[in-house]
Amino acid sequence: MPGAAGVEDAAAIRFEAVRKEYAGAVAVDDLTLAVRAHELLVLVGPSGCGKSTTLRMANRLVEPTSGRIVLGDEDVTDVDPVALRRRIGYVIQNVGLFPHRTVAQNVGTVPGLLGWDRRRTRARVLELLELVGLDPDRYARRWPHELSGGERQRVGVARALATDPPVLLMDEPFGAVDPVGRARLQQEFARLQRELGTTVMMVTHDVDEAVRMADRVVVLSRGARVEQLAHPLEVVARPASDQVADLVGRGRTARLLALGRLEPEDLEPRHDAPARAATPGDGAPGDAAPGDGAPGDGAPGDAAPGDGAPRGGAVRLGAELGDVVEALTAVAAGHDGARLAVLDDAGRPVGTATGDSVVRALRRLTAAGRGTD
Ligand SMILES: Nc1ncnc2c1ncn2[C@@H]1O[C@H](COP(=O)(O)OP(=O)(O)OP(=O)(O)O)[C@@H](O)[C@H]1O
Repeated sequence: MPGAAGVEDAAAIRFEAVRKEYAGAVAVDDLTLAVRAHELLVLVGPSGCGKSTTLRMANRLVEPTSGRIVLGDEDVTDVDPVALRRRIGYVIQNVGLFPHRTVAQNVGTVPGLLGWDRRRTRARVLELLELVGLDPDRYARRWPHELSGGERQRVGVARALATDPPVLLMDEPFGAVDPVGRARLQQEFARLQRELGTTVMMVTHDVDEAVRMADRVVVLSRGARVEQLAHPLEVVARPASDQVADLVGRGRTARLLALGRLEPEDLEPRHDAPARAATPGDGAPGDAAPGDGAPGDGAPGDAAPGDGAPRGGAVRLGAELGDVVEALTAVAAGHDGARLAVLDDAGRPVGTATGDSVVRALRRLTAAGRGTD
């Protein structure tokens, strides 16, 4: 993951002072934005703020009124639009699968256009269907109308990835999928993207989707004005403007729970650690040492059972805070005294987490002045 310095060098797509007017009305005012190679950048903002227009300028479905868009080191206006669209995958809501082509034929569309032979296309289609979680034996010969909304989106993603494009544009790709299927698709797609290293620019108006999936989020307001461009946690914890605050306002804590992780400094002060942590010498391995973290105002240790081993509950250091809350709830049905053993990657106990640990973590995440970018 690149640091803040040298970001421009790693850009896969750059918008340079881009403006788009439709019949005199400004949709995108003066956008400058660099999408880093291999990142999943999510554009989020209110309806009509220019998200789709921005995306569609990257593959020349819409031509900018002025400014430049650079893909790699090429100005996109120098590239033939058809050739450009074969290099850039594009996924939209409701996908637009060809209704009279089977799933396999849909996925094999671009390889076919590029003149791949049948065996190579067939092998690629099967591989892609597996990749997006559709069993080729069951799905390859089906027609689009025989699929659920989520399955259709998967086929759309497979089709867009057919020639392994370095860049993928996605416009509300999961918008038409029911909430349960949607969450699963989001998760699977984010994993797939990381595996393939595809640079993705994705548009959504769903802040939760943005926060869940993005490496970085760009929050836009009217005219595609960049309100904030940052790590999702940063956007939720420290909105850069009133517009961003309005957008992320509802469900903020839930988002922090999904994003934040349990760190050594969130754990209970050491004297509360379970006695069994003291296996090797005098206890917890170095990285959870008390000196570098716990402020010493933690909960009184009255809930520790005699032998110190928390009954059944354990979480990893670095676990998502939401998972910590879930584990605490499972241990004591939400009871205040619930305690969890915290384990390092090797499974060794490094301390104890309680509800207070989660509160400390949330405070840490929202404390001013701690940049994450
Ligand atoms: N083809 C067009 N002709 C004229 N105006 C357009 C056209 N396409 C978009 N616009 C206008 O440009 C502005 C930005 O539209 P755009 O679709 O980019 O916004 P968006 O942020 O993607 O919105 P939504 O979230 O509702 O899809 C809007 O005011 C819209 O009405």
